[in-house]
Amino acid sequence: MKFTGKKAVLFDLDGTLIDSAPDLALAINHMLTSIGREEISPTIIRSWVGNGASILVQRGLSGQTDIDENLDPELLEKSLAIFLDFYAKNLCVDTVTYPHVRASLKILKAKGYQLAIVTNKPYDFIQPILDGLALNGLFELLVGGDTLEKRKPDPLPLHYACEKLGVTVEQCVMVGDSKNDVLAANAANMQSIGLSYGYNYGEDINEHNPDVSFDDFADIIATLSDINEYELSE
Ligand SMILES: O=C(O)COP(=O)(O)O
Ligand SMILES: [Mg+2]
Repeated sequence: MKFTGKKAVLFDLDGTLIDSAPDLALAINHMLTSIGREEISPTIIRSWVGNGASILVQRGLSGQTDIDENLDPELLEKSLAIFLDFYAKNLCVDTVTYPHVRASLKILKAKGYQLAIVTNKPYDFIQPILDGLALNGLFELLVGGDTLEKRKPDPLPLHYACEKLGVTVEQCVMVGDSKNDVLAANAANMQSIGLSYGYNYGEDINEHNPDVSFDDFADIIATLSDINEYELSE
């Protein structure tokens, strides 16, 4: 399928542009051992990424995707502070971009698309990660999980991005790895592209019916109707 009339592309960050799960797991396990708990397998922690830092920490404390509704607020506050402090100092230790991400983004930008990040990750972490992975200078707008009063799967950050970029919902497409991205796009009446290699709680992104899904980030380029020829440089 081809997307027509698009002017802007909104990208999720974790699990879409970057594989940040190793560093998030490191920070969760640092937090757990600091409060006298056992470490958790990074493979399990990987499946918990997608709802922002506080929910990730709450999942770490409950040891499962479902959070403990009766969690002691003081323990959460302390654990979240330990996590955020450690993660802020270790953002790009083992974090990498997925294949073809940097080259494809450069092509999209060169073709005149406005690019933005709409992540549930705290805002303050976004730019340092982009700098650390040579993804700086590509995005016109960064929206974090704490930029607005609601985050994905709520449509608010997507609508906000359209407004800031000066485009309509129809002129935008949301690209993400998780059901939160597809649900937010659906709620915003925006088309969506799912990527299969990310986290999504270990589930197939196709279960959530994005308009199209790909295994390779570079395939996004050819779905944009006005791009017929391109060459991937890396
Ligand atoms: O920090 C998270 O939980 C996930 O962020 P994402 O929205 O970029 O996937
Ligand atoms: Mg994601």
